[in-house]
Amino acid sequence: MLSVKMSATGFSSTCFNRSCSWKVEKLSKSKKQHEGKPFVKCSMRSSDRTSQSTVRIGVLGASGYTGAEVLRLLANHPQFEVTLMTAVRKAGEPIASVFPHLATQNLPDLIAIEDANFSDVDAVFCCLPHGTTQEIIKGLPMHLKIVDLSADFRLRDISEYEEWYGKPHKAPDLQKEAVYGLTEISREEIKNARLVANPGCYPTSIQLPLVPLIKANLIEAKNIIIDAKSGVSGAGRSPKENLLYTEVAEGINSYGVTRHRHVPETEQGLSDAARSRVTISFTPHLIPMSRGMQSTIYVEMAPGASIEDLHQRLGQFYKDEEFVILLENGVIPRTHSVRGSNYCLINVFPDRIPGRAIIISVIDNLVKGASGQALQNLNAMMGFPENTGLQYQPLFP
Ligand SMILES: NC(=O)C1=CN([C@@H]2O[C@H](COP(=O)(O)OP(=O)(O)OC[C@H]3O[C@@H](n4cnc5c(N)ncnc54)[C@H](OP(=O)(O)O)[C@@H]3O)[C@@H](O)[C@H]2O)C=CC1
Ligand SMILES: CC(=O)N[C@@H](CCC(=O)OP(=O)(O)O)C(=O)O
Repeated sequence: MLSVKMSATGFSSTCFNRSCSWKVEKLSKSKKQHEGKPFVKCSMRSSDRTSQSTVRIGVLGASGYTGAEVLRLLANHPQFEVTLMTAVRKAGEPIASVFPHLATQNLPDLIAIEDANFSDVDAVFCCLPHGTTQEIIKGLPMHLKIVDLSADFRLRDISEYEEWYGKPHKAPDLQKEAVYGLTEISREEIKNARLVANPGCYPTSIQLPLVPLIKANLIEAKNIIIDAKSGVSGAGRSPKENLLYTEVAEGINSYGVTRHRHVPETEQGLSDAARSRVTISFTPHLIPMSRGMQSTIYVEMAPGASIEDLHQRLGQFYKDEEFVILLENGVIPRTHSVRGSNYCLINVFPDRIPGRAIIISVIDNLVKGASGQALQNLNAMMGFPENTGLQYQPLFP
């Protein structure tokens, strides 16, 4: 791995990871393949090789959960090298004292953002709390490519942002250039973007199955009900009373009932797909697991549409996508099957009420729901194969 990273041009004939590929061919998606076997096989094409030099990466908020995931994924990236990492409470500390699991990586110490020199950086991941990114990136040099993992640039309509986040938007000019980064849906815009607003974890798990169905008019744009569950890492690493072990273990906690801020973000994406206003009922739940997310989505099928139509449409839409996998009829997506990976698994089931369907979608909130999708986006923005550094197979059990 190290020899690959050190040579900016000499890695192209090296398969540095057992499952690495420049061109990924999907295997047929039988039930068996989703029970612990790889989803992909390696077949590198010489035309996909690149000889671009090392890209210097800054991770702002590197002492948080999504920052740590970016660092873990980048350990497998042959051309992105982390040269800057910032923190607040943990500023001044080496990564080994904050995240011992990253101790073997050759990383710089965490520093305060005020001490950062951005002229030596090519691209940044902003893994910062909501509201702080707007202020911070206003002052950054224009040459930087930015992927923002917070919600600061996700809502196109500034007044909607202010309504749901309860504070004035601090960078309305930058909002105009931000591209919403749901990779499989907006790939072409993302490739040309300087600033990408990485989607929230719940909106990712909901939009990936619903956008293709809405675009094909296979489901009604009304009466969409979403019951979603998240692991506790979704709430970040900063200590909070409601995240204590005693509050989370052995129970389930609904929150944000009727007013979670992922409602406007999800409705924005679904309305774009429908070219008309779509509304949703959405209730998230915190459940006692460290990572993982499931959205169970109840929809009304369009007149004349069948479950087979929905299944076929999703299969067709995602047939060339590496990270979005439609399971075979009847197979239930499980969070266990995506843990630690960038996959989103989807399936569609007939409701016992005629005309209705139940869709289940699972992701790892920290990977496809945050840092994995962020890396997929930066790869696209920098012209690298989207799967570079993302070829982690799910950790099961
Ligand atoms: N966790 C998840 O599953 C997902 C999170 N997101 C979003 O990604 C962003 C990061 O989330 P996450 O990693 O979970 O959060 P964490 O709370 O785990 O980490 C936050 C990071 O930001 C730093 N920080 C805190 N306050 C400030 C500030 N005022 N200025 C600059 N840096 C600051 C912290 O430093 P220090 O630790 O030193 O105080 C830490 O490095 C958030 O906007 C979150 O909503 C998006 C999708 C999923
Ligand atoms: C469990 C938990 O608290 N989850 C977070 C969502 C985290 C996320 O994906 O999204 P943002 O980037 O929009 O914060 C929440 O519900 O606010």
